[in-house]
Amino acid sequence: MQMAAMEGSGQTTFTEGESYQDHFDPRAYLNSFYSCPHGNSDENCLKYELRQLSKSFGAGKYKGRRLIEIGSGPSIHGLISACEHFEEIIMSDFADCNRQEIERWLRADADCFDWDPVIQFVCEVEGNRRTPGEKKVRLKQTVKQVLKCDVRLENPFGPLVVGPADCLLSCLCLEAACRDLETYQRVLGNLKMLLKPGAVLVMVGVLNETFYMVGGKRFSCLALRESFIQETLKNLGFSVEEFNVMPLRSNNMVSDFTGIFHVVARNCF
Ligand SMILES: C[S@@+](CC[C@H](N)C(=O)[O-])C[C@H]1O[C@@H](n2cnc3c(N)ncnc32)[C@H](O)[C@@H]1O
Repeated sequence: MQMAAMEGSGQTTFTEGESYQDHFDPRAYLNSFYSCPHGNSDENCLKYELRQLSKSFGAGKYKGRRLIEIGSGPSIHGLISACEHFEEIIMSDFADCNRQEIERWLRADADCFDWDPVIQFVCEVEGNRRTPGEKKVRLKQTVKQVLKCDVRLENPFGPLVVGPADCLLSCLCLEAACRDLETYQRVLGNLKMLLKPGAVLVMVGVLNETFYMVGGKRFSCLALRESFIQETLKNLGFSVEEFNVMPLRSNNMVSDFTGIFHVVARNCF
């Protein structure tokens, strides 16, 4: 049923977590969006995302003991800069296939995805303070767990209890996981409970996107506006420290977003 909805032209069902569990192809996703620092040639926005994350974390302002990444997918790109500033990283995703893909890279299995071009780009952006080889070692040493999570749950890691984090990072997950704006608000409220008071939420997402394509399959996306995200964060007791947007300029066949955003918000109470 979900499959038919994804492949048909008149998509009726929002592809929630279960669709990722059953139909998402991690390797098709990585090949399409992460095989080089430009990202997908239709979107051309990965360099922007990597630079923003590097700027946020590179300044040394956001650091601490534990960083939790929510909805990592099969991807490690969001952590390449962050791993320098935290002692322990917990990665997570709803879909088994995505967590297995990450584990393959952490173990350096022969068939794991090649992240070297993306890692090398981040090292260059950071002024080559580390070689790509050193960076890989640092990231692998810092990732301590890859956990199942469901952001729709009050405790996304339930029944596990994960201690509160100094930083929560989430890239392109909430708009894929939340079927409507009320769910998005509730989910951000759930995520806030995972943060220490005064800790930061770093999010990368897309504006006004309704779908994206992976291996010929269509996945839903909740269309978001900047004002809605800002207001939701404010109502939940976050103070927004940065909100950056890059409008999309190129012709795009794999998704329909109009801009990519990067936000840093502090948990005030
Ligand atoms: C567009 S991918 C983003 C992956 C990665 N963070 C990135 O930036 O490339 C969306 C991710 O959200 C995950 N996801 C969907 N529903 C979820 C849920 N309810 N809880 C946690 N993760 C979910 C999917 O499994 C998928 O990995």
